[in-house]
Amino acid sequence: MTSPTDEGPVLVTLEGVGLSLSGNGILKGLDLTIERREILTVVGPNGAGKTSLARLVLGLVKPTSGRITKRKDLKIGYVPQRFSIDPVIPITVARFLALPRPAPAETLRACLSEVGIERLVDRPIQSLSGGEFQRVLLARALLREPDLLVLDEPVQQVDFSGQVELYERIANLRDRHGCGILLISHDLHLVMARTDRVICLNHHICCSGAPEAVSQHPEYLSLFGKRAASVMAFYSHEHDHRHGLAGEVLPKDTRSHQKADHGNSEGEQA
Ligand SMILES: Nc1ncnc2c1ncn2[C@@H]1O[C@H](COP(=O)(O)OP(=O)(O)OP(=O)(O)O)[C@@H](O)[C@H]1O
Repeated sequence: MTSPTDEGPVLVTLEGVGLSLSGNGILKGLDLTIERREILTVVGPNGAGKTSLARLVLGLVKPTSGRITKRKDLKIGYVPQRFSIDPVIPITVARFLALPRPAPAETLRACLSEVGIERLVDRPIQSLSGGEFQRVLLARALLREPDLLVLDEPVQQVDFSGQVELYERIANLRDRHGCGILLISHDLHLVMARTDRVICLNHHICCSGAPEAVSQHPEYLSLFGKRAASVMAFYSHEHDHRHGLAGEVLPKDTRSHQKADHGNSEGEQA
């Protein structure tokens, strides 16, 4: 498995990573790489270990077995699944984004504008809709100028058209900043059309590969049902290019028709 170097595309490598919490096995034998300029989506049912995987990558928990290697000085921006704000203490968007340390005004404006919420800068956080607050969290993650963005179920509380827009925004961020994106989701259809690579997780990697291939994989179908495959077919779109190792745009090839890799399921139950 490729390890991160300062020049190469690999940002994070997991080798044989396992995680137990309070004596319960949560994740087992994970081998994967996260690269810059790619959107890697982790899908899986509730309780599959998706957030635990994000927390491992962030370094918030240590693996019980195996090894995680990160590129030197890797900066990670994180949008958590839940974020509670004290409803009693009023705080504006600008003030919220200045915690724990203020960013230069120019950077703050650029990040707000990038996620389309410049107009909300002086609004109290508590007055924002769920979708607006998600964007504030995304701006907050961007303030760090991250090499890797970790987004844990970023479309919760966002309506259908807002979801389409958010995934488009995420793809644009990848294109503009060249960062890698680790996207956690248990909802499939919109994500599948916007991602480069999918990992289907249920405590171990059931299957992985290009979205079209994963959506036809027997383990994916047994987890999500045949309906998911037909939804995928409806939303999938043709890319007119692909990215090379340095992130450059290359002519389209046949990668999207690759067969999905089989995960290291070692015969354990999904
Ligand atoms: N600190 C902990 N101690 C013990 N078990 C835990 C702990 N944190 C999480 N778990 C368990 O680990 C399993 C995986 O949780 P995780 O939040 O990673 O799943 P998930 O795939 O993100 O789920 P969801 O889609 O519901 O958000 C769950 O069964 C959860 O109860």
